[in-house]
Amino acid sequence: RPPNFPPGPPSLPVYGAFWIVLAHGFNDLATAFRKIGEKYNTDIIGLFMGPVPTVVVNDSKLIKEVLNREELDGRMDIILFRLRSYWKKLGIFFTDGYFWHVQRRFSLRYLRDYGFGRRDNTLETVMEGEIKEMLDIRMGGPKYPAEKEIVKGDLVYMPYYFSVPFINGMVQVLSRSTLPRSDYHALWALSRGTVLFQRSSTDMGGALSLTPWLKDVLPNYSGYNTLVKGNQYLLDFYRTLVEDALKTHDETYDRHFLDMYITKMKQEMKEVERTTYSVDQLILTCTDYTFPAASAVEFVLAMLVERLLLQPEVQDKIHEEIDRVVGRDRLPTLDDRVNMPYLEACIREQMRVDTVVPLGVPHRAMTDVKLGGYDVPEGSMISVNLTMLSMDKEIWGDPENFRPERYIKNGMLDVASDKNLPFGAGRRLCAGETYARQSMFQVFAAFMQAFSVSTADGKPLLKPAPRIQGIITTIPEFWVKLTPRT
Ligand code: HEM
Repeated sequence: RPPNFPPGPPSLPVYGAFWIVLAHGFNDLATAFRKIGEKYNTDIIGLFMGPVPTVVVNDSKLIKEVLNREELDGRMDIILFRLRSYWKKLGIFFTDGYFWHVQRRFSLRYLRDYGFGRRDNTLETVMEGEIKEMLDIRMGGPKYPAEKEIVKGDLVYMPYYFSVPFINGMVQVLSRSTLPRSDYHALWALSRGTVLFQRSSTDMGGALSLTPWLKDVLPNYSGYNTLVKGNQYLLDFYRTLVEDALKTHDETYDRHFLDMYITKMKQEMKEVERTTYSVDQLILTCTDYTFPAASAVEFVLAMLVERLLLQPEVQDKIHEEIDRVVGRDRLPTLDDRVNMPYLEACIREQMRVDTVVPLGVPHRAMTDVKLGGYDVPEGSMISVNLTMLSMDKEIWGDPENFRPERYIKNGMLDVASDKNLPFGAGRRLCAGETYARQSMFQVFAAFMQAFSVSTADGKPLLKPAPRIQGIITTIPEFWVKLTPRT
């Protein structure tokens, strides 16, 4: 161990402490690291994942420090990230340094022009159209074959029932077009693929990243084939869109974000010796922005639906608020957000009780750093255990309870009382936070205005389903009964 490295479990040959970590919580690394922290009586754990020095931070204050320190803004270069991007370091999520800085800044700057990360009438209207289709799939029944897998009589399939508005919203932001209802099957396939990827991987890359040769020896058993398959839907989808945009590109007129990127790329290729812009990077940028829109947000809502089955009084309060603020004659809009603190608080509370990204996305120390009094060498992987923040007794008092009222003061949403950081913080802050918060509100408010939810078998739900931990927290898919509200 390097001198003054944080305390933690010893290393075994090849895998370092990897198997020891799994022994503390198989398939739930955040819990495993909580237990390890308790065992070694430390808020900051040092261990080796294979040969890589790794630090896991279990303390709320230190978590904020890690997220806000620029020297810790790097990303790891592991097989899990490369296998999704043509074996190169591409995209936004898993790149760092100058490349990441330029590409993140360009994408956020120009996606804004198409409504991303702000209020935008066009995007809200498109979302509203998608939400109406979503409601109609239940109200009117299936129109196309793929819809039969999403709705059966009065039952709908979670989380995929929610997927299309989120994904089509992102397709709109990127390409100023959406897939029509007759093509929704492609979006569901894309969402299922993304969920497959999310569930088959852990933040730290798992055994596959520590011993990459497993992909050649045990491609199925190591999970390699599943990961490649899960990612392929998104890559293929965007390669087709981007190639289409390239064929019809006209430098004098930008139709959408893809055109803006292509114009910039062509200009840089002429003028700059080593450009960060490329066709593959554009495909990975689109993939990175769609990946969480096709998985994280719909699972937050699906778990919230499960919560309504567990605590029916929450559903009653949501209905009361919607009826009072919006009524039944129009769909809720983002203007209603400020007047619907309870529904907003439910979404916040859901992201807290089931920490969406339990270990964040791992960072990398780009220089030697001092952290919590310990020395962390350059190249170390650093993970923040966000469950320690979202379940911190000192912050929440009763973290185990789902209690949206904790964010409401004098009938208003008190944002300052939400100390949770589901989207991270600092320069690596989730690039889709605003889109996620706005779209989850729009979709869920319209859903709750239209329906009452109850269990598929009519019996009360007594306990939550076991969670599946990958990069994000998910629950097993489930059917739920939707009764139109009269
Ligand atoms: C409930 C929903 C979501 C949660 C909880 C969430 C959370 C996070 C977290 C924790 C990170 C890593 C921060 C870090 O590295 O420290 C992240 C990164 C990111 N998120 Fe989200 N996210 C959500 C939805 C979305 C959506 C809908 C989009 C896109 C539309 C998105 C786009 C991104 C991107 C591009 C990054 C990479 C940022 C970077 O590395 O510079 N996220 N998100």
